[in-house]
Amino acid sequence: MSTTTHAPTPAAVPTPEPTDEGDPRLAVGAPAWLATFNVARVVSAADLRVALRLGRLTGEGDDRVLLAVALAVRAVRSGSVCVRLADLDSLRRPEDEESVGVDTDHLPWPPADEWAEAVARSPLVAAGVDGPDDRPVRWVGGMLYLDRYWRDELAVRHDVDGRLTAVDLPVDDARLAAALDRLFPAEQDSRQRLAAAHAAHRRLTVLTGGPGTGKTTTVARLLAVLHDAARPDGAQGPPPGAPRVPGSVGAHASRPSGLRVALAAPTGKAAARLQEAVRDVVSRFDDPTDRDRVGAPIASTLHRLLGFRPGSTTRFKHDAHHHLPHDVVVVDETSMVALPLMARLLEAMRPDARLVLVGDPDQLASVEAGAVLGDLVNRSPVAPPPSAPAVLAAADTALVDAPPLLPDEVDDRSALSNGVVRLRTVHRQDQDSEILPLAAAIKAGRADDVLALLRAGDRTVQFFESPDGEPDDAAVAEIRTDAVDAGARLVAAARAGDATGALAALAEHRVMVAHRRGPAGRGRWAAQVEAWVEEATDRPATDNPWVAGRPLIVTTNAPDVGLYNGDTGVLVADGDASGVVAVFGDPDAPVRVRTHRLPPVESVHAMTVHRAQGSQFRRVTLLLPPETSPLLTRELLYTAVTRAQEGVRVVGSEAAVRAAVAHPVRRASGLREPLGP
Ligand SMILES: Nc1ncnc2c1ncn2[C@@H]1O[C@H](COP(=O)(O)OP(=O)(O)OP(=O)(O)O)[C@@H](O)[C@H]1O
Repeated sequence: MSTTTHAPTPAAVPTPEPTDEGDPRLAVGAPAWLATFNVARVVSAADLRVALRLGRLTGEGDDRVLLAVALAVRAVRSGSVCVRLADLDSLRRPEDEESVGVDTDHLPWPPADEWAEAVARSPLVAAGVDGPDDRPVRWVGGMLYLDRYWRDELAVRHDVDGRLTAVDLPVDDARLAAALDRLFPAEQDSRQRLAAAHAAHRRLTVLTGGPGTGKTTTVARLLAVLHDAARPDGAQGPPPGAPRVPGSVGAHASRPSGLRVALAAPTGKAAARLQEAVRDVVSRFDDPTDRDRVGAPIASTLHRLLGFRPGSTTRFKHDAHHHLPHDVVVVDETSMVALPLMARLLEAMRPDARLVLVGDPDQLASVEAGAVLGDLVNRSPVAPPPSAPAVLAAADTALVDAPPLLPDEVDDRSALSNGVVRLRTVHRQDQDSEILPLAAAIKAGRADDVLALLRAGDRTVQFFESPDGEPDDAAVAEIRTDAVDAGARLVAAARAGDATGALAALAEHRVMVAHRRGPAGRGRWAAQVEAWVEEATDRPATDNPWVAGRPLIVTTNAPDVGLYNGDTGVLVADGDASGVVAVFGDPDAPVRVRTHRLPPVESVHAMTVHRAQGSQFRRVTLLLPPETSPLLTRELLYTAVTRAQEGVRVVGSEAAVRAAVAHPVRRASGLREPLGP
């Protein structure tokens, strides 16, 4: 489109070097002014193509508007829900490693006011909350959204606000008081008790905390409280032979209390961990009645809970018209739930059902758009504080003297108005481990402390410092020892057909990286680990991918076989000499899948930190990218470090560590603030 009168003339535009006309990253035929932003890698060719097409369809000829639309497309690609046009800093930030160092300051950015005005009156754009419904892009409060994400954000906002402002749910007060006393008896349980009291009365509880703060323990105890004190009226339990509801607790749709509970997590791995951990806590309850009430919960992926139907026009069986039957839905690892999936979950829930979102907002968010958990935790208060006496009493005990720990944190009382209960005390016993203090220092942005803890180099935390990020011989030798130890155990168990042993070995050690490609990327390290393990286990070179001992990661959702993107497993020997079967999930209850039924899989000798979310490994090796990498963020470092149960080894430069700690992810969305004009 070159009919515009709003763009500077091409001659006035400084053209960044180099421009290779055969480069597929460059948009062919884009107007010169817009192409400048593509050459500088501010927007990709694909972003521009979408914007130009929408411009043609709606008759929009202003290049400034088309640039804004291309930026909204880019925003979603990089995890934001929308783009703030006034936030030039983030617009200028390089998107990938190849864009690092490109001068974006001298690009012909439109003046902010004129740009906003042009966007607001464009035929392509619906301006304001009440703007027309049929435009592909929406402009609200200085933010530009692709319409689909606008709708999802609005839906989440309405559903969450509705839950936060609704009247209290009926509870048997005497039973609640007794159950809270029984299940949360100690002073140090006070925040956990508050979470349970809140979940009994309110329709949305957001339970957050770092590793080891007792989130899973609280979920298990909270379920016991709800089964006791929040039974549906007159419920006597399901009739004999009642059908089982997927994702529900126990072997039936509901427990004897009549309360139908679903446990879910975004990935199969996280669901398996949740199920195992909750059952473990329940088995240790003092009171056998509490144990019976909660039973042996089954956790499923969120996709399975909602009835994911690939390829159908209505993607989920449960939606606004076909609500989930459950009275309580608990979602773990909520930091990994992207905005669209959160919108689907909320719309699928009965308005009077309780939703408990559990997670650590300091972890990396989903690769898809949105950081819903972080937004919900840090919202300005939208509702008055809860008024139920049990919640007030629990809050008075739990929230004394608790100023915000971080500069931009909402205080605990305001957070409670938004349904948020933060667990702050680490209960995990391992006093000698430096992993949790390291995680705390990363989270608080204290780079000097992070480096001091890394350099102190105890049994649990190691730092192989290398100015260029390349591990030296000593580091390589150590990584090799861990990789070969775990790999050899994995292969031996797999060749012996021992699914439990193979899955346990899979969680022994993991190499983690930030990038998929490049010298510090997954490709290089996966090949390296594979070669080490092959050599150590005398595996004959073969092109056959179906060999016992190959660790796998699923790369798409396959609900028909119960596997989901990100699930990890391993091929183990089965039957005759050449037969293998894939095993996934909990080592103590492996799920077996024949290879011909497997969805697309890759080998998983090394993985990106993003992929590792929701999993834990006994030992973790993290290879940091160069300090200029745009993927090097505080959340990446925090997530990698907190995946380790017993030991973490970090390889990289001081500058890379500092860059990570200094850069919390900033994902644009409107959810934190009141709805703009
Ligand atoms: N109130 C409590 N009093 C004493 N110990 C507790 C309490 N809550 C939890 N713990 C103990 O702390 C440890 C960590 O608890 P839990 O696994 O529930 O934490 P988490 O937040 O779910 O951790 P992660 O996110 O790392 O899985 C467990 O050993 C648990 O028994």
